[in-house]
Amino acid sequence: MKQRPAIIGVTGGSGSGKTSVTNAIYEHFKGHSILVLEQDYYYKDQSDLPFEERLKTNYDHPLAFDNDLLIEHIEKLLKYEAIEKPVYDYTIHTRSENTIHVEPKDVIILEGILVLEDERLRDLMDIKLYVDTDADLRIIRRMVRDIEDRGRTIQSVIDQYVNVVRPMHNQFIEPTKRYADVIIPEGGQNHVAIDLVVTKIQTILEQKSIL
Ligand SMILES: Nc1ncnc2c1ncn2[C@@H]1O[C@H](COP(=O)(O)OP(=O)(O)O)[C@@H](O)[C@H]1O
Ligand SMILES: O=c1ccn([C@@H]2O[C@H](COP(=O)(O)O)[C@@H](O)[C@H]2O)c(=O)[nH]1
Repeated sequence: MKQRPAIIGVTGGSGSGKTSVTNAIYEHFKGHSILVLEQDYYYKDQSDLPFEERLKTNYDHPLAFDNDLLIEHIEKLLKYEAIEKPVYDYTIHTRSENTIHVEPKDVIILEGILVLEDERLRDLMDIKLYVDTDADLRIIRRMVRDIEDRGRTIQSVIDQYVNVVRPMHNQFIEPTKRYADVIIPEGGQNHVAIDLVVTKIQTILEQKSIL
């Protein structure tokens, strides 16, 4: 009998390559029933705050996320019910008014900086991955990405990294490595690690009579 969907957790610091690893796994199973849930889309709604106030929010702290809503949505997907996924706009630091209708699938990839920090989320996962990339590469990647895609200046990326991202990474993200089943150095270009993970996911899906 087909069991509940499988949940793959993918975490790591900002700029570590979580999205690249997620995309590589997604590409492998593309013909199958698979979806991606980004924890970033579940940042708390801040539309009631003025833009200047939103700039002061600590986006690397566990309390920045609406994990209650995220868990509510995962529980629906586990029952094969559809959800309305929120959409987050990094340029204005809040949710947009739109949502994305997401149909349930057999495999859910849950990706985000703090998905292993919440025990409730960990307990839902069939496999937990930590993408481990050195801090110098992460800041370089983040610098390029935040300027090109998220409307930031060099100085704002540096200030946010030094004052918030780095200390929060050390306090909250790095310690979750201990919960990972697999640690992937360097992220999406690590084809050996991706192949091993894909093989393991296939086994889990066969055990669940999904594949
Ligand atoms: N192995 C790599 N080599 C070079 N650039 C990379 C590599 N992996 C990711 N990137 C780039 O770094 C940036 C951050 O990667 P991403 O996968 O989005 O990380 P995360 O989701 O962990 O923040 C992206 O612009 C991506 O294209
Ligand atoms: O409004 C926001 C929301 C988030 N951030 C930063 O984003 C990263 C997480 O995204 P990754 O794709 O994992 O890099 C987090 O470190 C926050 O600092 C933001 O700047 N503004």
